[in-house]
Amino acid sequence: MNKQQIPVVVLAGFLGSGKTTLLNHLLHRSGGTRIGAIVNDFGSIEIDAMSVAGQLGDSTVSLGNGCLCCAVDASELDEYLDRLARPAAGIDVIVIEASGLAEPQELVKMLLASENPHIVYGGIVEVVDAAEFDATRERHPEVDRHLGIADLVVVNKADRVSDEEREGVLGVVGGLTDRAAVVSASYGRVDVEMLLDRKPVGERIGQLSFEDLREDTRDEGDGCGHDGCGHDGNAHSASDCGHEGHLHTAYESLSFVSEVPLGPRPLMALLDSRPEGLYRIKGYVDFGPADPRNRYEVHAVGRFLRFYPEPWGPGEARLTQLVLIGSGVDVPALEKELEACREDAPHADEQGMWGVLRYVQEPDAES
Ligand SMILES: Nc1nc2c(ncn2[C@@H]2O[C@H](COP(=O)(O)OP(=O)(O)OP(=O)(O)O)[C@@H](O)[C@H]2O)c(=O)[nH]1
Repeated sequence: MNKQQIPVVVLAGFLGSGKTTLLNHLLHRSGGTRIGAIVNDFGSIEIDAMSVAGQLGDSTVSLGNGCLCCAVDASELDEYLDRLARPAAGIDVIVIEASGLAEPQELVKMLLASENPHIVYGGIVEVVDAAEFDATRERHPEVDRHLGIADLVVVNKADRVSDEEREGVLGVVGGLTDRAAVVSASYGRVDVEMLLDRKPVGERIGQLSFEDLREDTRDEGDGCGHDGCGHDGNAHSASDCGHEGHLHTAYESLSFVSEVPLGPRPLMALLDSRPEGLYRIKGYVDFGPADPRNRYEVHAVGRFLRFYPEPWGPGEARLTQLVLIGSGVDVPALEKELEACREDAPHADEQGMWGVLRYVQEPDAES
């Protein structure tokens, strides 16, 4: 084996489980190890890429607007791998953060098929949201299959469940995995060594069974053409596109951008009454005069909702940028509701911010 080969680790896990949080932890704690990151967003606004530490420097690249698992050909991924793996970049390990709806085994196939001599497949890390685990498995039995091919499973959000619940999830995950290490964590704080200082690669490829690799659910035709793979806002069905069994076939995304600030009251009314199917919301909100100093990063995962205020950067464009991902959601109606939250009122509605501040986390909870 070529000693210079750079391991490429796939970081997977269902929507909102904490992949970006874990990647940021790795980037902060990697010590002397230089990590290259490829971030794959499902929506057309690349929120994940924006929130990755170091942002789009030369060691982070972003592949937006669709699940990487359904890329018609792997050329874009290959191009990024070439860029990060060239010896001059000095990168020791590459982490691909898959979208929360990607099929990890498809990514592994793409990596194994890569002819790039500088890289080698380095295993799958699956992140699980301990608080949402049972409900997610119920809706998406495919999750069990994803866990079955993992090399390391991080049962994340341990802080959101009781010790008993956490043990329960660890037990179920342990039963579903083959030889994977299973650890629990909060805010993706895993021992960095676990991911970066890996066993020889040959041992790990063995964890994907021959069946996993042979059973090819990818569209081999002349393009996927289905909306969950690349376009926002339209419904599509699994049978249209040959991706039966892929999680993303059941989901649609809406990307919303506004230069006009959003009113805190109407936005909170919308969020507090969001439909069950609207599972994931992420992005940044400009509340305009209601709080001119801060932009509000927002995350909804199931019924979980948090805002994270942060001062606007000097000269930063005051924009609201949101990606909303759900199943069975009336996307045009949702878009209209969001448009109706725009408020160009010149007065500051500070009391209106109280509804938002209820969902701001204590700052030390995540440090
Ligand atoms: N309470 C709690 N919240 C967490 C933890 N890890 C992540 N979060 C929060 O969960 C939300 C989603 O986290 P992300 O890291 O963006 O999740 P993701 O898997 O990258 O999301 P997608 O890319 O949309 O699938 C954010 O609000 C995080 O701050 C944790 O261990 N505990």
